[in-house]
Amino acid sequence: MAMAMRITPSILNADLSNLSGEISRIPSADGVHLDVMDNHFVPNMTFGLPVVECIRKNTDAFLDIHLMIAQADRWAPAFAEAGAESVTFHVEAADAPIRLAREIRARGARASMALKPATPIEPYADMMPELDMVLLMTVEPGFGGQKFLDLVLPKIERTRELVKKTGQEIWIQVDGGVSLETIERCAAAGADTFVAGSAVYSAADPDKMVNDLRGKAVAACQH
Ligand SMILES: O=C(CO)[C@@H](O)[C@H](O)COP(=O)(O)O
Repeated sequence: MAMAMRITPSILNADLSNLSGEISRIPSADGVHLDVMDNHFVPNMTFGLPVVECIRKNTDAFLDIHLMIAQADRWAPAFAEAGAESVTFHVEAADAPIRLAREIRARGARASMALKPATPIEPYADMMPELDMVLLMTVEPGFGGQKFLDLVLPKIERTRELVKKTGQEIWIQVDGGVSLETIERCAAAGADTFVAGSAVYSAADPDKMVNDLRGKAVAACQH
């Protein structure tokens, strides 16, 4: 059976003064990726829990929260309580990643762990059964519009192998520089969930771009 390929656009480079409007431009998307940044974990600042709570009230879309914040253990459970379907914390910012993943799941959300480009996956192999998704950054976190880092491709392949060993359906998400030019490489390496920010929101028709990206990923998927 063909594996599902999910496109979850990031609104980082969209019009942040019109979030509901921007989300309504991508009805074909599998979710909306919300980048929460604190100017500590990354050198940029976006929005926090109150904004996500407002978005939750205004849309039924699958909310895919990506926390790029220093105190992940302190904040991640609250985003699950706010009604997000998926909450991703950075392993580099978590004091107790296993406990945190369990706290997120206990609040009804999917638990996900993110890794920066230089962070290896192997030390976290035993954590896989605690997770619903692994997010592999394909740019340095902090800003949209950066160039895709091909050096992450072997890590995507190794993560796919680790996921296979668990026998569980754990999504592998890639984030950063995902476009019509790069998505096939990610899908061929083992990714099944794709964050695309500028590629979607700089397109003349963002929803068509979502479908075009998904089509390329489906065609390239070999796993
Ligand atoms: O988390 C991040 C950046 O830190 C991403 O979600 C970007 O917002 C994706 O934007 P593009 O690279 O697709 O423009």
